[in-house]
Amino acid sequence: MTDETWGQVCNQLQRAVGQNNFTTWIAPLEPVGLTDGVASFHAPTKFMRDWVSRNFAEPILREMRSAGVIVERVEISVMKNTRPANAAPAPTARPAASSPRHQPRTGSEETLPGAPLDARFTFDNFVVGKPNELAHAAAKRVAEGGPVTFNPLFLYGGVGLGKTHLMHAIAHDLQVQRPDLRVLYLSAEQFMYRFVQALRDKQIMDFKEMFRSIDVLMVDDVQFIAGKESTQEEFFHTFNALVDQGKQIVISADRAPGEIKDLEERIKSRLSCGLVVDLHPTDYELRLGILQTKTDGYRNQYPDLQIAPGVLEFLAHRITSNVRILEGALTRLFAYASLIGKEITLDLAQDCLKDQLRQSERKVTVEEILRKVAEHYNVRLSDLVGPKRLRAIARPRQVAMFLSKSLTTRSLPDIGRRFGGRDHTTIMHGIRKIEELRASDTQLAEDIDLLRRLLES
Ligand SMILES: Nc1ncnc2c1ncn2[C@@H]1O[C@H](COP(=O)(O)OP(=O)(O)OP(=O)(O)O)[C@@H](O)[C@H]1O
Repeated sequence: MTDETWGQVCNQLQRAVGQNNFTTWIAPLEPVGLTDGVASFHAPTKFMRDWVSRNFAEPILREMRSAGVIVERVEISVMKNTRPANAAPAPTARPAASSPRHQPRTGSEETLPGAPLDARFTFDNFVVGKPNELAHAAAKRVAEGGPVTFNPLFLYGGVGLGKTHLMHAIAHDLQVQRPDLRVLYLSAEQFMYRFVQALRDKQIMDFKEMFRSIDVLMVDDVQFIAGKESTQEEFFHTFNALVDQGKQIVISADRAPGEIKDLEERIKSRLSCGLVVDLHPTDYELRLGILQTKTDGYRNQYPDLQIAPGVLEFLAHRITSNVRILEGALTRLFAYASLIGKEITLDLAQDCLKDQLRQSERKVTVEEILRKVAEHYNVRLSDLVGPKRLRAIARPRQVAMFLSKSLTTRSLPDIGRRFGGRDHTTIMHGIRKIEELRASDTQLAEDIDLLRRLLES
């Protein structure tokens, strides 16, 4: 069968099975030959072979015959992977079917549900420190593509701490090490968008089939689907179907599953039953490590720029909010210094980063802490500073005392005054109690982390 004939058959098939089905299932097939009435094709994966044989062999046969091909049967086998092991990762997370070698011949990539991957977000570029070592180790394990040991891997943490970076790194590694796997990365928002689009186009079965054929599904920022009932429902079914098939799922969110408001209980519980890992706020050492790595990366771009000792340490010390802001500050500093052709000194850094440095000076107040704690524990602010001794109020009050000490520069007597005129020894007792409990009570530790992040963001 000539390329031209196959082209004609494809045109007919698009009409017969629909654009979506065509792009997803038929375009990735590679015609191998026609011998003794058997038309042979290669499919990129076993799943695809089975699915296409079951659902599309008939239409293919029919359209080939209509195009004048004498054919008795369609045979589909799995093609051997020809991608070299050290091939550079493809720039987008797409099903293996759409890797460059199997570019759909028609149809646009729009119909594929994956989001693009950032080539910079690799494990090599990820700096590991105490706050993220567990998340990094778990992500590495998933990236090996071996047997699924925990499902899902749930990564959570505040803004700009590297969740997306780690998910992209997993996808990059899997593309190289396990190109046979269909790996899909997308945000929860994109999941919803695809779902709504499928509903609107009456292609919900295609949507379901596509998502159920994935080997590794990664959904970023899952908190987005909170409060969106139908999307949650669909997500839940997709999640269950994949877990039942032993497929790996990786989820990220800005907080732990149990903390996501307006997320159905059954989803929370499903999300919690794998490995839940927290990316903690960065510490000084990690920030410095990230700055050093990024500075090394800039050496090629700005070979003549000098950076004076102490500048990176100053930035690591002063810009504590999140890695994205830290990176932005460094980029700005390099660009600025190269424009004016000067060495990066402490003075230059202070001058160029005035705004960022001012922002990082933002002080958290005891009043803000009281407000957030009251909101979080659903108690009245007046009770927090009032005399009630009920545990349901006393514990949040102690948490607020603890946060006031660690996030502000107020003295104990000063904090005491803001807690309804309490004595400084009461404040000290509250802080000690929380320090003690935090080591054994993971829920309390998580509450404190979350509150700290909310207050510092
Ligand atoms: N440990 C790290 N090493 C190197 N770069 C990092 C690290 N952590 C974060 N970054 C960088 O910080 C930026 C923000 O990270 P990322 O987008 O992964 O954050 P996030 O946790 O997904 O945030 P959000 O909640 O806003 O989606 C990225 O450019 C990323 O490369």
